[in-house]
Amino acid sequence: MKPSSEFILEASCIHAWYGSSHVLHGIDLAIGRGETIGLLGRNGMGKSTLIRTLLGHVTQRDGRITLFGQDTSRARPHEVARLGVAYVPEGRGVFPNLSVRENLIMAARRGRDGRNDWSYGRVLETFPRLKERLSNLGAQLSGGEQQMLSIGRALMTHPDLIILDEATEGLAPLIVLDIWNVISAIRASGIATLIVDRDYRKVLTQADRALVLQKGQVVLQGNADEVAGSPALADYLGV
Ligand SMILES: Nc1ncnc2c1ncn2[C@@H]1O[C@H](COP(=O)(O)OP(=O)(O)OP(=O)(O)O)[C@@H](O)[C@H]1O
Repeated sequence: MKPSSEFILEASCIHAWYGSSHVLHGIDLAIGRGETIGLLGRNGMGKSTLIRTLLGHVTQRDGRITLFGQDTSRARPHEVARLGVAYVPEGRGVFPNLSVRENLIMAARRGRDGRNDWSYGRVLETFPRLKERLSNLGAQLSGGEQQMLSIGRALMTHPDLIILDEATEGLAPLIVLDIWNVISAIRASGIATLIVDRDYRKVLTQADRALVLQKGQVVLQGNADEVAGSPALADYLGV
């Protein structure tokens, strides 16, 4: 286990509810600097709810969350974002009425330590498809391009952690490949990532560690290769 100071996010005993429905039942999760974590589990097991709870979107929650040692257990989403966590939600999250260029420029912000290495130019180099569509509106992009724009916007905020929820969902295979390549590049650049994706094999080849949720509890966790080799994995994922 790493010493506490090396974790950028630490969550312990996280519970969450939607009305009277108790969805998360005491989850512990820690993410180290630059670490890639895979979050796996069948549909409806609580992955998105966990993410949305860490980000402050689910208000009926309990447990302790710290980001960079700061208590964010009750923080609101914009406060969490300001601390250096970027969220690429399922279903994109780009401004449909702004151009690609405006979407990117609007997101630009220095990192916590003044970092400014993901310039507009570097983001466009990473996503050559966006470069060809700078004046197109968000709404005019294909699903894959919107996803790239959403990740590009996240990078422009110089986050320490990017959370990707089903980033490849419903996209054509070639675009999916592009997105995984970008996820590798993000990892190589030292940004921590928390990844939810249906392609569990791919997640486990990209991640350092993985957690598997079932009915709002962690039922399996460890280094990605340990999780990949677990005889229980297929059962938990229903594959
Ligand atoms: N806004 C909501 N209101 C009420 N119940 C919800 C809401 N969102 C999710 N749930 C329920 O909470 C449980 C966990 O859902 P969640 O979306 O976190 O699962 P998931 O593992 O991300 O699955 P999926 O891949 O289907 O999104 C499910 O039973 C779901 O029906």
